[in-house]
Amino acid sequence: MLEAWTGAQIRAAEQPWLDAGEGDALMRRAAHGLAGTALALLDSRNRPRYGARVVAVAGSGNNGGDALWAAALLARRGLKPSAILTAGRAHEAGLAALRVAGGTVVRLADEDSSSTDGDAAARRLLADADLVIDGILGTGGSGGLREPAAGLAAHLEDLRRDGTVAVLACDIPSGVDADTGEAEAAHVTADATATFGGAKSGHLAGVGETASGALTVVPIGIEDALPEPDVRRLQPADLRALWPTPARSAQKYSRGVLGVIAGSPQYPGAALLTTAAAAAAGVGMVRYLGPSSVGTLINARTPDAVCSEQQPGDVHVQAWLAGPGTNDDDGQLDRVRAALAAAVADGTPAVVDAGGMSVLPDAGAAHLVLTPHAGELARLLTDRLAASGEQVERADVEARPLHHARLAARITGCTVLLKGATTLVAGPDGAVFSQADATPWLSTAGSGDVLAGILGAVLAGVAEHPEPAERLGLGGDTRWAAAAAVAAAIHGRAGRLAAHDPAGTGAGGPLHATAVIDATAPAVRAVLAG
Ligand SMILES: NC(=O)C1=CN([C@@H]2O[C@H](COP(=O)(O)OP(=O)(O)OC[C@H]3O[C@@H](n4cnc5c(N)ncnc54)[C@H](OP(=O)(O)O)[C@@H]3O)[C@@H](O)[C@H]2O)[C@@H](O)CC1
Ligand SMILES: Nc1ncnc2c1ncn2[C@@H]1O[C@H](COP(=O)(O)OP(=O)(O)O)[C@@H](O)[C@H]1O
Ligand SMILES: [K+]
Repeated sequence: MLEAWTGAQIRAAEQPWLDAGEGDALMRRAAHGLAGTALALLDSRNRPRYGARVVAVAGSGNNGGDALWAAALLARRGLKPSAILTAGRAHEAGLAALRVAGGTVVRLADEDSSSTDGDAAARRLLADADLVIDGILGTGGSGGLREPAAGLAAHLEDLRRDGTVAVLACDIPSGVDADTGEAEAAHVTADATATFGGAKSGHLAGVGETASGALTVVPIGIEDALPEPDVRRLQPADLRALWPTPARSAQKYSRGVLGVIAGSPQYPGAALLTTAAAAAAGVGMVRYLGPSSVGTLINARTPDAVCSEQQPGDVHVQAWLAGPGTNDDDGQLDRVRAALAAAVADGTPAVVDAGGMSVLPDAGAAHLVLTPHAGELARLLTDRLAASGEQVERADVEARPLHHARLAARITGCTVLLKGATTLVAGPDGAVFSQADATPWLSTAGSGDVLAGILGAVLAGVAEHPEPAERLGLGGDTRWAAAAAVAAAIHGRAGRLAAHDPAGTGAGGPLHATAVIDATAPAVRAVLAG
């Protein structure tokens, strides 16, 4: 599991070492890890190390200190170091080390300085650089980059996009909030990030995820002092442990029956996709409740689904999937309401997707997993916050995804899976998972229905088997968020297979939602096979 903490949590873990006067030792370890990551980044670009020009861009704090020390260390490996200082002061020992290593130093002009010689010199250094280490701001930064660093970051991004320079962020791309991944204003975008002591929540959410590039966690000795993580990301071994794999004695009911209330004569597609996806994910049985005209279509694609016009109270299921493609005309929304009320009352887990979110019970529960995209979450929050008059727009959710997912979990009392390039899952108990297993090719109509089907299958499979989650320390209500994260990861991986980009390199090509269904079983097999 990749675990991440807030800046304050990391600082608190560092504090005993600082109190013991061992802050320098922590910084040396950070700088060594940063220098090693710099060499690996150059190697990955097939750039020779010897004579490579490395520029440390350093702000006033310890983050700049790390970058200056790392550049000095790299001089010993044959690189040519220099530094651009973005603030009036810089970490003294780091700066001294860089000078001893033969590095040139230029300082950007600030508001108080009329001379722009430093700016021109800085741009010349960047133009000649092979590698830039971004040490402008770390966990001590707040509010995005200010000038003159903001202008330099924009110029650096032009060079990075042209491919002339590789950018390595020290701890967190400067201007990105380490706790939230939000960037209020200008920020650095990196090809890679070396972070110290533990990943930060900001690496795994929002702008921070994209701006961090490839993440390396450098241990500095404080790791045992870290508390429960703020955000978690499941890795293949975790998926393997959490996937509902049948025991030797399994039968279809022990593996879980999923009751699906989806689709309508007007929108049958959602019913076809969700039921087929749940079957592909290996649920014990799919019971579809809805109009017979839709049931007939479902059986043409998924003959194993049991379709009827029964009501939720007539059947016994281990999980519900309620909402996609439903409308009021044919009684489907009444079925959704009844299923959700029963789920809250009897503890049966439920996926609540699309239209289902409009008939959510007032008092939710962690075992109800809502699956909004940013627009749906904005609507849900605006509805729930109507009394206060607060309006939430899609753009607000996109700019602050972690904040809004958490807010929705708190307000609804449900587990909230916020779909996007990175899918965030927030539980009402405060647990958060972030999964980035997907491909942009998944942003196609029907792809969310496939996720709902996979999630329904996972919920049905784990409903009566809490032990695997408990073994990973994800028991109690957190297990519903963990199950949602498992489904998001498998959906993303199936998407990559369907796009012919299994490693998620950004290659591949278009896919169809049905191709994601067909790739679901292979994605599960790949995870189970390790
Ligand atoms: N603790 C340790 O021993 C270890 C720490 N480590 C490293 O230290 C980093 C944290 O260092 P830090 O606390 O010094 O904060 P950091 O982010 O470098 O600078 C903050 C300064 O920047 C300024 N500033 C703030 N916002 C700004 C803005 N928007 N735009 C412009 N300027 C802004 C503000 O100064 P001000 O402007 O208020 O004078 C503030 O003082 C951490 O990420 C890790 O890399 C590792 O070496 C391991 C050991
Ligand atoms: N840029 C992206 N990169 C990766 N995955 C994405 C991206 N955009 C959307 N997705 C994923 O595709 C799915 C789209 O779901 P949704 O918006 O509900 O589509 P629909 O309602 O048409 O089925 C979600 O699982 C989401 O996480
Ligand atoms: K930084």
